[in-house]
Amino acid sequence: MLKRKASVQLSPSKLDEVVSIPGNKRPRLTPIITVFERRPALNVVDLDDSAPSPLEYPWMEWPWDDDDDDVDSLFDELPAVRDNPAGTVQAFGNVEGVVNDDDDEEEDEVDSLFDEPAGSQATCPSAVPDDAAPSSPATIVARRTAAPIPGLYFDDLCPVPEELASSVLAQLTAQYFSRPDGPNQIMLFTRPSDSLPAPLDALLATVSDLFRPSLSKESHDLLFAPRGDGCARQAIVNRYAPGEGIASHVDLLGRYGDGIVGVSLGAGCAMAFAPLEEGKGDPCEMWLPPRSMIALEGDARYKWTHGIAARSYDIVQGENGSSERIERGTRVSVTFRWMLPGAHVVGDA
Ligand SMILES: O=C(O)CCC(=O)C(=O)O
Ligand SMILES: [Fe+2]
Repeated sequence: MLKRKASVQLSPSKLDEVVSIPGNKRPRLTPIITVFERRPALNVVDLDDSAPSPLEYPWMEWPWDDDDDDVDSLFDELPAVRDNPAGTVQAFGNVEGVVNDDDDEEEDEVDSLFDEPAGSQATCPSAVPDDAAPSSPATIVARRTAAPIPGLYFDDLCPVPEELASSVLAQLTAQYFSRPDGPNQIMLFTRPSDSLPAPLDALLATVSDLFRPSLSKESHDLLFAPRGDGCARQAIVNRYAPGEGIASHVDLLGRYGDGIVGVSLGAGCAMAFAPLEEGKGDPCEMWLPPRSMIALEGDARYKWTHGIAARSYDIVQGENGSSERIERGTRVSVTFRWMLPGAHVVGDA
């Protein structure tokens, strides 16, 4: 049974059910599905010293039982963050979380990925303020072709076939986003030998085929070939209502490997890219049309941030040097990543 929990400290608002966590006891293994409210500051890292600033990780201090020294979560990356009193959280508003809270579950069994210590205060950011008015006017004209970033691949010429795209979108929407006040981010974790849920596997297989002609074998293997090194697949499904975005970030370094693939379902949007190091490239926005695919490896994955401005429209390159305004619709993105070897295991094996 789901019920509202008053507060969650320093966590993403941990919403909705957590399905099929194999074992609530050590060793904590891979949770299959977790459901979140997307935070505005997600996974941004400073590559210079490989240490995230607490400002950029307001939610990294996952609310473990403080006595539990060996705690690890799929959301931890660098222990340094824990030592840092991530007081940054006060910068954000309150979001109430809903967690799986079966009546027969002991509240004090703080041994799963998803328990909070008692008495924690809820402060966690939401992707967009509740009064989500269209914000951040578009000042950049989004390009329609791949930005010149090493390791960024973009293909809108051979989009995912309409039928597959709408079928996957319909299934994801029905399964994860049916409640208007529900979560907007779903994380799916697998074990190395497992596959993702069928619709996502089908989508990934198609995207792999579509990308094949335009990628070197090396890149294609990095992005798509099953890995013999015990790496597990992970997928994030993000739903963006018009006006919503995701803060610019680099996907977690300590949890995910190289080779990230994204697909836009439903509406398109402009994705913003910026080099982590000033002067190492020009920030830009790139229009990701419905059913288009994008892939990031190397520099694009590690040395550039990506994000989506929270606004209700994008300005996009048109014909002959003109530009056009495209209103945002509801977009669902699917992002496929590799977990680093062993990163799917949480806690002591
Ligand atoms: O929605 C997208 O396309 C990007 C999502 C993303 O960057 C992430 O979840 O890490
Ligand atoms: Fe990302």
